[in-house]
Amino acid sequence: MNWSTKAWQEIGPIYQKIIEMPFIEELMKGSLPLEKFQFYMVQDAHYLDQFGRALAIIAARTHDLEDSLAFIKFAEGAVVVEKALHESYFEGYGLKERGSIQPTCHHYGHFLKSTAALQPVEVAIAAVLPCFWIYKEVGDHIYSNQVSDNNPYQKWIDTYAGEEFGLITQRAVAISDRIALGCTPKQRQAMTEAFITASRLEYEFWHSAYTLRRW
Ligand SMILES: Cc1ncc(C[n+]2csc(CCO)c2C)c(N)n1
Repeated sequence: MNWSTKAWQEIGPIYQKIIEMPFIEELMKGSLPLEKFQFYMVQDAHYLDQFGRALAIIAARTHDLEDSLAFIKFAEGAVVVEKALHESYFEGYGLKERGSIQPTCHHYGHFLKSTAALQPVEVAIAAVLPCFWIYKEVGDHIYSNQVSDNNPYQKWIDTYAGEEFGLITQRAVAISDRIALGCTPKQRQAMTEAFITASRLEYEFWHSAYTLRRW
């Protein structure tokens, strides 16, 4: 079994908890209170800033030039999504200013940046993988279980259920598996632990938006 299949099995219960959480269920039905979505969007803008930087650090640290190029493109993607958030989503969802970073986003962003800078590069790659993979799965889940054709959050759903995002995710999974093949069992275990931690933080990120968790 390849590394990613096993890692995904490990986070099975976390993924299940994510798709059952009120934030996701209400986003899917279109009934999520705007205030919670706005909180999420503001925090996500901060998140993408930090995520883009973590990806750029990984791009500088990979051993293979092709992998470096892939991570440069992922980093560009994160920054482009952030710009789109500011330019169109913010306007569309009634947000005027950026607002300050709150504890869960702060913790997740700093976990990614410190892992990218200080841990072995294979661990750093495993730590950013749930950001792609969980969003792809959640995007597809919401898209195929939609009940309303008049969902105010449709634009968000379309971003992550789209084919292009699927291809990016496949690329990130394939790179992780190839790198894991060249690792020792101990190194692979460290990759899995980082993958699990980031998956927990993906859950916490949505939970913090639902509960409007502030400093
Ligand atoms: C908390 C949080 N986690 C993951 C994503 C998903 N995401 C946004 S940009 C990007 C990479 C583009 O190359 C990915 C995977 C998000 N938006 N917010």
